[in-house]
Amino acid sequence: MNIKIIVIGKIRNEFIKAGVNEYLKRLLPFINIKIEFLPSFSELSEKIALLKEEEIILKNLRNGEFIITLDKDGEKISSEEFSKKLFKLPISQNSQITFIIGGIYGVSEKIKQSSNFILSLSSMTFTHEFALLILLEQIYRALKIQRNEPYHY
Ligand SMILES: C[S@@+](CC[C@H](N)C(=O)[O-])C[C@H]1O[C@@H](n2cnc3c(N)ncnc32)[C@H](O)[C@@H]1O
Repeated sequence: MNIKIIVIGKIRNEFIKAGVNEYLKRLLPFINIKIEFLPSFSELSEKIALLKEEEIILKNLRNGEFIITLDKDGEKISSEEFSKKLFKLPISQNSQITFIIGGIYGVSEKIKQSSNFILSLSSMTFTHEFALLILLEQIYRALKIQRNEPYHY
């Protein structure tokens, strides 16, 4: 399975970087996973920033990708449901699941409309950095659930 995570903005906190590297290390033997950090335009007005970020996100999407955008107002599902969603998607093994994590203003309506699923991690708002780390932990948890291995307690 190929997973791509598009993130608007950089990771500045060292402890998040360490966590991200730890989960990538755990996942890479099983999943071809990569993170693409795209520029944030947060110094501009919300409207312009969302438009510019939308443009670069769309340039980084490919036909046939199953797109899951993260948004606090999206759908909330359990880790077990998330595991099923990831591993039982009707896509071939070579297909790509692409997650999108927005910048400080979130993502544009067009990006949401272009998504196959909108995933909420909680009703609370996280920074893009925390959202990435929690997502990676949930992908790892989903993998353990799918392999019926002891982690998901
Ligand atoms: C700082 S948040 C954006 C806040 C923005 N005001 C909004 O409401 O969308 C940055 C990104 O982190 C992700 N994120 C933050 N909290 C989330 C949550 N509870 N569930 C899913 N994604 C979340 C989303 O992708 C969001 O675009």
